[in-house]
Amino acid sequence: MHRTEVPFAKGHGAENDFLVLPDPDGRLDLPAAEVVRLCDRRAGIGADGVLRAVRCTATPEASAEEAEWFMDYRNADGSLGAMCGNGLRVMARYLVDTGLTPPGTLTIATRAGTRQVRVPHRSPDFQGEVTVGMGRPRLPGPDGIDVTVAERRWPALHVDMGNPHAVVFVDDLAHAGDLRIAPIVDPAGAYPHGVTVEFVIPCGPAHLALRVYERGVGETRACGTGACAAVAAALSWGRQSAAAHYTVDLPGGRLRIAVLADGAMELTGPAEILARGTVNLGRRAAA
Ligand SMILES: N[C@@H](CCC[C@H](N)C(=O)O)C(=O)O
Repeated sequence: MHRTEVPFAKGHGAENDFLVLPDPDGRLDLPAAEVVRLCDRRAGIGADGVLRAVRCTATPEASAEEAEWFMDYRNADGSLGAMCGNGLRVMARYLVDTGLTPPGTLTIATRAGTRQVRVPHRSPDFQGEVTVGMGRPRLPGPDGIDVTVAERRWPALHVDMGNPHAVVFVDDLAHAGDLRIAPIVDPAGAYPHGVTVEFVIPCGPAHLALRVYERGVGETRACGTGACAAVAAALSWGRQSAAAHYTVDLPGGRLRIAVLADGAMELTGPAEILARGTVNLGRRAAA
């Protein structure tokens, strides 16, 4: 394989961190092993995942009629992801900061469909917050799901946010343990492709806190789809009353969720680009 230096950016949304690889023409070869190497926090640059930003015209995975850009999201273990709320916010921030797209509302295609992202015009009071339309949570799913960590076991609610979540309510976030290994999800066959698990406590009216163990990554400091799944589960299980706005605190920061009249959710929070540079990657010869 031919090694080539390519540009990258490092960014995060509430400390859910990503490498952005701009690939407008869809030329990068990104095998799983390469993603694992890049995301390694000692032997690589380090990140929860990679966001390959590719124009829809240059990928068979998206339609150029629906969006200009496609988010090719990869988890740190090299697996493909369909949706990533924080990743979308970081990728949009990158596209605007680099002038690849103007500020305002942009549509980005994902494997779970298109999403609208709002990146405000720069102004003295603009704090770097970016909002993404997350769509409506879907709750019907596998029933009778349980999550176990050490000697504790909780019933879980399945929530689909374009990716699968199993949400449990705990008395204390410390009960999730150190989360160095994946929680056990039963029955074993319920999620053949894995699942992200949220451990949630209600903190007050319209206010939750959570820790998350992400499929393909491990414990992360924040998860946008996970925060929305937690609100959906809290509403479904009567752990929160209906409200237009919710606050969700995660180890890496605070995310805000607006619930629209049709049940669709909007996720808002910080999205930062911290560094840019070049990195060596394997590259496919141009067609
Ligand atoms: N951190 C993300 C979710 C990333 C994808 C997840 N690991 C999966 O495999 O589904 C978010 O902010 O939503």
